[in-house]
Amino acid sequence: MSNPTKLKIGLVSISDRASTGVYEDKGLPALTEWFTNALTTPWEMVSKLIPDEQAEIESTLKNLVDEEGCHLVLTTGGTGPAIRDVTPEATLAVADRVMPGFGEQMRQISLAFVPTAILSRQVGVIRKQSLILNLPGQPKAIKETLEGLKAEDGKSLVQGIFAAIPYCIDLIGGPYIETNPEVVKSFRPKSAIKPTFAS
Ligand SMILES: Nc1ncnc2c1ncn2[C@@H]1O[C@H](COP(=O)(O)OP(=O)(O)OP(=O)(O)O)[C@@H](O)[C@H]1O
Ligand SMILES: Nc1nc2c(c(=O)[nH]1)N[C@H]1C(S)=C(S)[C@@H](COP(=O)(O)O)O[C@H]1N2
Repeated sequence: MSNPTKLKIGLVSISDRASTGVYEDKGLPALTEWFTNALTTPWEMVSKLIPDEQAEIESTLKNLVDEEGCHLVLTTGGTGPAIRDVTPEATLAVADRVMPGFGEQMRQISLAFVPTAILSRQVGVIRKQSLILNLPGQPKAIKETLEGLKAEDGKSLVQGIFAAIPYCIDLIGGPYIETNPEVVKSFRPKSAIKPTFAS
């Protein structure tokens, strides 16, 4: 089911103020740093910094999936209840299928960090052969959500969502993704682990 194409990830920072230079964007650097540390599979990225405008978010997501061929797209920002927060609406508007478990688990994970976790309306969807996930705008939320929470000895206390992403990408026909287990341990059923990669 998986294919040998190089993994391509779309990173989208959605912020009125960062996109107009009021403050420096910390979303794209935080996402890039996290993936650089977490992935052992070769990958490339396409990144975009855009304002909280629903039409622009939708066209950016469509471009990343339909033209750029990204296998995975992560957005950061615009998931809350404020009037300008429209990332979930834009993501649902371009979705072929909704993956409710991602939104549910991300909020659950975030509760281990902040009581305001429930204010994020973040969603996960599939468009064509790509998984699109919303992360909150606080730059620290990127690592928290993807990686989860570890004890001082490195033991996982709360499993981050990234554990489930490689297998999801397998199932929608994308490349086989491997991770650095010290950052995040991916999970696949035994039957889905490629023999050359199995330990
Ligand atoms: N791209 C970013 N770079 C740095 N900090 C950010 C970024 N996006 C959000 N933040 C921080 O996280 C907070 C919550 O993010 P949220 O997406 O709700 O932004 P906001 O308050 O709607 O404002 P804006 O869209 O102008 O960033 C922001 O107030 C800001 O402190
Ligand atoms: N992991 C994590 N989740 C989080 C947060 C955070 O700091 N860490 N911030 C919360 C807050 S304060 C808000 S308002 C919502 C929505 O944030 P957004 O509008 O920046 O996307 O995400 C929530 N989820």
